[in-house]
Amino acid sequence: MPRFAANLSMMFNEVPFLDRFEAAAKAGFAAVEFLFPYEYPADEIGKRLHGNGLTQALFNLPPGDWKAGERGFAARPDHFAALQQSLTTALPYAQATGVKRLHLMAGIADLNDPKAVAAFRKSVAHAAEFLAPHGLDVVIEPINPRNVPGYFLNDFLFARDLINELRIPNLKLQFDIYHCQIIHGDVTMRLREMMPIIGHIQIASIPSRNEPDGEELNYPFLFEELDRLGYDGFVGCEYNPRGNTTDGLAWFRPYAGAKS
Ligand SMILES: O=C(O)C(=O)CO
Repeated sequence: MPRFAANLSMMFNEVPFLDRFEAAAKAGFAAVEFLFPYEYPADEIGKRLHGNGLTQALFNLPPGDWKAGERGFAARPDHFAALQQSLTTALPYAQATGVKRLHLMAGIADLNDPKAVAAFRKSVAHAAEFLAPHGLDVVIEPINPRNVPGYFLNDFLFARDLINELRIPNLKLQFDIYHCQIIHGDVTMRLREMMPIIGHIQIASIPSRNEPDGEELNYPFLFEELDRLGYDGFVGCEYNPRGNTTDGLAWFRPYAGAKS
């Protein structure tokens, strides 16, 4: 049975961020993820997480000025110092939560620009090397161009080839089924092919990005497929609830209470 992680950036927005840990635990989640914890002290995040008996599945490295449109530095030539600083900033949060993987965002850059590709390779390798002694994996995630226009990493095949080429043991793929369906389709065959390099999975209905309970994909089939493929990582619920978060959890009821 998949191990679901509530995404606290998108779910349980009925309450302030720090109270979403308790809300997720009460709803039956054993794990959580979120985009960024950096507005809050690391020890407070750790306290809320552990105080509610939760496991931290994932969070993102600092992306730069999110409100100004920055989406990470990894593929941006001349931003290597910012990337190095983002690793140092994230480390206390990783230690406070005990998370085992961090998402390195690529940034707004052109996948056809050789300088951006070179910057991305250098950043990915550096981040993995920096985080390995701390027992942390780095995950990279292709994101569809409708949600984030201009995002560098917009191709699962490019990400797959880079990971296979670099052969860095703690570098993995963050496979968001929502993005994969929008970019490429053929989700099941891509999951089967890429499973050996997948370090984290995320879900949402397509095209709405709401609860994974209908529309374009048959999620019950995909959840069984993840079991058939032996996936034992987390499945992050990175979706926007249609209304009240708890009211929209009918899809999750069969899985609530699964141990992390
Ligand atoms: O936009 C997304 O899908 C993300 O997961 C950002 O981290």
